[in-house]
Amino acid sequence: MTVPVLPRLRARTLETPPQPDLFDLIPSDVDPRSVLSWVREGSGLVGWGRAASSAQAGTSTAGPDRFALAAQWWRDVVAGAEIEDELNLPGTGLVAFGSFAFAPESPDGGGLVVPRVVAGQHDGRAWVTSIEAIEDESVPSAPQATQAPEHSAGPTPGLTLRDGAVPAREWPSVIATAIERIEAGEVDKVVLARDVLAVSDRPIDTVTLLRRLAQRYAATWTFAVDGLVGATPEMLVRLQHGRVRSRVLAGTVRRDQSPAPSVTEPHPELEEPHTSDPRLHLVSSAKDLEEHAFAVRSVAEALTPHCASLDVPEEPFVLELPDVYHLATDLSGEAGDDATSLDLAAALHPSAAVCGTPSEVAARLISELERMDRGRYAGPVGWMGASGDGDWGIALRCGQLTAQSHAMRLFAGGGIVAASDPQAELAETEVKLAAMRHALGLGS
Ligand SMILES: C=C(O[C@H]1C=CC=C(C(=O)O)[C@@H]1O)C(=O)O
Repeated sequence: MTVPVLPRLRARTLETPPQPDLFDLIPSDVDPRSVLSWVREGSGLVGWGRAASSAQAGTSTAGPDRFALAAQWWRDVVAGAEIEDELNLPGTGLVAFGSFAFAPESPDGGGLVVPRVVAGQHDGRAWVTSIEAIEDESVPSAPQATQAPEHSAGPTPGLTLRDGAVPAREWPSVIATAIERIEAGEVDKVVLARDVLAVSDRPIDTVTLLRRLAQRYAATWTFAVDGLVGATPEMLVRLQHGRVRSRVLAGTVRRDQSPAPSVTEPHPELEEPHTSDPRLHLVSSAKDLEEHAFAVRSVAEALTPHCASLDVPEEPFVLELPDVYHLATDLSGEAGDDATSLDLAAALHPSAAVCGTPSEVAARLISELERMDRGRYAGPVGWMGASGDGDWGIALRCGQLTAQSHAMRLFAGGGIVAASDPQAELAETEVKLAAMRHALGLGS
């Protein structure tokens, strides 16, 4: 293994006036793959450029140690850094964004990226952080509020969609095989995903994708790291000032135009499944509740050793997104050790929301049946600060830009249990692909 050269970094954070739109600050001439984002409802962080990266040339980031190597690299970088931070808020000072491959054997191991410039805002405060190597005399200029970069609007020109590893028409038979394997007792639950290729005759603009995602999917975390761009509704773990939070999703139904019921919380008293409203169908669907319970259990079991206390609600609630409803459970607790947010994400990955139960058998079935490398889809994506606090979501509803940014692999999957229906699972992947289709200007 090549030992990466450790950069010595200087980070300087200054308060700025709040921005109507953080994406307005990203210069139009930056490489689309270097754009970084973690934004929800107008708050969060964007970044661009590279001050340092844990995945330096010649260093393999793949393997089961990919999280531990990145975590150690970050501890060393922080120990050698000079940080000037007058705000001392989550997301100020030295910050790294990161994303990690779903599978240890993926050559796309992932890692941490420290941008040259980070702009953030939260609770009415806004800031810009400039980060440079200490040997480097050039100081990156702070972005101006009046900057108006020209990121193209409208559909991505000349865009066509092509089959991925498994064409849509073959997906139901893949699901049928998974159901047979579940019925044979091999696994209880497995999450299977497929990919679709979007090919363009011009580079795909990351900022345009982010704007569209943030506008339509405001309640999700709109992310970009190393060309992985998406809008995830699932928070794997947030660590902030000793508080640990996780939002677990599993169990999905397509949204329709029915009038809203007066109550969307679970109805234990319901005796018959309600078909008139998808939300009521979801909270009374034994199949979805089982799928959800596996996911909650896997997260609770992984967090428990790191928490002094952990609250696990007994019933899920319904999370409403523009295209789908999900069963959701928010866990919260007090940190019980000195694990960083990245250490917690590593302990939680892969949860049964993206892998299955039992995890190792499900992971083997995934690589056998999907016939593709997931890359960083379904892996942890997010950011962390110098203290180790940060946010890590699960990279869902996303696409991966190829090296020249002329194509993007889009991904969508779903949890399979014994009661799953192959055609319904195909429909579920189609509706989950709607977010990235919308981002690419293809309608949803
Ligand atoms: C695997 C995906 O979704 C997961 C998260 C929420 C709901 C899921 C489900 O209902 O199957 C999946 O577990 C995906 O969006 O690609």
